[in-house]
Amino acid sequence: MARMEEIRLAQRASGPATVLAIGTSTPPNYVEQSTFPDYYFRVTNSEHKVDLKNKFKRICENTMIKKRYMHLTEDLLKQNPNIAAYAAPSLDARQDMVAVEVPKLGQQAAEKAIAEWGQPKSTITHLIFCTSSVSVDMPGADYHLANLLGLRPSLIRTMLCQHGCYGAASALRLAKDMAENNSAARVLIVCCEITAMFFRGPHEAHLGDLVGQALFGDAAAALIIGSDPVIGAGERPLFQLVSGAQKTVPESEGRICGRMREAGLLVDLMRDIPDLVSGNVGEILEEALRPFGISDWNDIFWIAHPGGPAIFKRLEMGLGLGPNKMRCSRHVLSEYGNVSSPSVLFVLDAMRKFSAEEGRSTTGEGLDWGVLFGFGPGLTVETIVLRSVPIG
Ligand SMILES: CC(=O)CC(=O)SCCNC(=O)CCNC(=O)[C@H](O)C(C)(C)COP(=O)(O)OP(=O)(O)OC[C@H]1O[C@@H](n2cnc3c(N)ncnc32)[C@H](O)[C@@H]1OP(=O)(O)O
Repeated sequence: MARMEEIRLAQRASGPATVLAIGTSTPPNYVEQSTFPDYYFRVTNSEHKVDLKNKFKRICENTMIKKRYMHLTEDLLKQNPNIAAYAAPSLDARQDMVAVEVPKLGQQAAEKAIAEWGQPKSTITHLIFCTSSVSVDMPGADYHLANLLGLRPSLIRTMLCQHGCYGAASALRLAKDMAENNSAARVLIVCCEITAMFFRGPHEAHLGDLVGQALFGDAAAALIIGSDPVIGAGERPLFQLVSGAQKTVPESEGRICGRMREAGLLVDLMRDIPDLVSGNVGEILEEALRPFGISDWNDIFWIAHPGGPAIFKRLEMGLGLGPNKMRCSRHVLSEYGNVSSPSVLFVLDAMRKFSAEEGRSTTGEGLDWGVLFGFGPGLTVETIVLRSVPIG
C-alpha cells in the first residue's frame, strides 16, 4: 500500500507557480476622456447641471486618462433610458447585458492567453473567474466561459465576486496554491469587468459615484498559471509567484463601497482613499518583502493597481519611489482607465512587453524581484511577491 508521504509528494509540483501566458481584451467601443464630460452629460440628459458638469470636467482633466473602453454605447443607452438616470429601476436590463457580455469579453482574453501558451486547452485543469460586474446568476460566468471555450467537463471552476480591484491578486494567490499543490495543474485566470452595471447619470449629492464615472472602464485579462513549465513542449515562464498576502486596512470601513440595488451597482469612493492606501502600504510591503531580504522599494519592479493619479502620487512620495517606478501602471491608466480587477494584469502585460522591447535582461525591467499590489473594498490590500525571468 502506498505511504502517505509518497502520495503527497506525487500529488504536488516541485517548482513555484509561474505565469505562462497573458491575454487582454476590450470592447470595440471607446470614449475619449477629453470629450467625455460633453458626451456623459448629453447622454444622461443632464446638460442643465452646469456647475456639476464643470466639476466633472475638472475631475476628468486630472485623471490622466486618455481613453476608456465601454460596452455601453449611445444606442444601447437610448434603448435602455433608465440606465442613464441617476437611480431608476434598471437592474434587469443591466443584468441581461452583463450576464452575456462578461463571459464573452473574458473569452476573447482567454483565447489570446491560450494562443500564447501554445498548449491544448483540454489540458487546462482549473478556472478562476473574477468579476464584480455581474449580479447573482446561477450557474455563473465561470460556467458560461467554460462552455464558450469548450473546456473539459472535469475542469475545476472557482468564482470570485465582490473583490473589486484587488480580485486579480486574490486570483493569483489562489492559482499559486492550486498549481503548487496539484502536479500538472494548469490554471486559467480570467478577470473581466463591464461598467454597464454601474454607469448612471450624475447627482450632486453623490460625488463619490461621479469620480467613478470619470475613472472606470471595461476590459478583461487572462493568465495561464502552472508549476514546472514543460520547456520542451514550448511552455515559457514569464514571472514566478513567490508569495501572496491579504490585509484589511484598519479603520478603513466604507471607503470603497458598492451596493446592488434596483438601479444597479451604486458606488461610493471616499476622498481619503489615496491617503489610507499610501499610509498603510509601507508596513504591508515590509511584511511581504522582509522575508526575502528586500527593504529598498526602488530595488523591485512595481505592478501597482492604477486606481487614480492621486494614489500614484501619494505612493511615490510616501515610499520615496523613483519617477519611473509606476510607469507601467500610469501607461495602463492612460490607455484604458481604471478597469478594476483586470487592471494589474494589464500592468503585468505592459511590464513584460516594455522590458522585451527595451532590451532589458529580465521581464521585470532588468530587476529580479517585484511586487503586484492591488486594493479594493474593505479597504483590502493584496500583495503578490514576484520574481522575473531572464529574457533571451
Ligand atoms: C474599485 C476598486 O475596488 C478599487 C479602486 O480602484 S477604487 C478607486 C480608487 N481611486 C480613487 O479613489 C481616486 C483617487 N483620486 C484621484 O486620483 C484624484 O483625486 C482625481 C483624479 C479623482 C481628481 O484629481 P485631483 O488632482 O485630486 O483633483 P481635485 O481638484 O482635488 O478634485 C477635483 C474635484 O473633485 C472633487 N473630488 C475628488 N475626489 C473626490 C471624492 N472621492 N469624493 C468627492 N469629491 C471628490 C474635489 O473636491 C474637487 O472638487 P472642486 O473642483 O469643486 O474643488
